Amino acid sequence: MQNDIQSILFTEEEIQHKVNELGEQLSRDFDNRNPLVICVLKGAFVFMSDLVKRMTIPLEIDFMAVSSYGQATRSSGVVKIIKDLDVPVEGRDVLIVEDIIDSGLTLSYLIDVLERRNALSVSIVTLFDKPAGRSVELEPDYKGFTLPHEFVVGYGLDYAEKYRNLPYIGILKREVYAKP
Ligand SMILES: O=P(O)(O)OC[C@H]1O[C@H](OP(=O)(O)OP(=O)(O)O)[C@H](O)[C@@H]1O
Ligand code: HPA
Ligand SMILES: [Mg+2]
Repeated sequence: MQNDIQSILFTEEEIQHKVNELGEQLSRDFDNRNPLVICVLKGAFVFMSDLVKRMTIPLEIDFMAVSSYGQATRSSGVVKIIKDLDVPVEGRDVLIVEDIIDSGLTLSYLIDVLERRNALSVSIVTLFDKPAGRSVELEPDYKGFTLPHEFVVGYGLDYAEKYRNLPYIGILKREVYAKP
């Protein structure tokens, strides 16, 4: 698995340090709001589990599964809800936890869905941001790291469902996904 990685962008230690900082900031900003913290499956599951452990305030969690990449390195442009939330968001302060914002299509779709369900507020925290990939305008409220315009894997992020269990994030070698 490691042999398929061209270079490591952020190490396990760097990621943990950043997650701690984000957890502290979110704990301050969401104090007394009992936020509904939503994990966008599958990619965000690693970040979500590390982040909520660093949040020291009362909160609730829920999960939503969406997918638009499938076996590709470019978004299909069609965001599919595979699993919806279990609880209503009406009147709730919602915090969406994402692993990466690339084209922005997944989140712009989700924000629209949650606003139409009358959430009181919708905030976004993403660990990784790839602004050069955007096809719609979208800025996260909180972010960890900015990434170059490369396809990356690890710390929850996959290529064709592989590499999610790498503890760091790295650039995937092109030969792994480029057709000869
Ligand atoms: O900004 P975008 O271009 O929409 O890309 C970001 C989304 O793409 C990935 O999910 P994916 O559809 O691959 O599903 P997965 O989380 O199950 O891997 C990632 O986890 C984000 O949710
Ligand atoms: N890697 C893995 N999944 C992704 C990426 C990426 O660079 N961008 C959007 N989904
Ligand atoms: Mg994916």
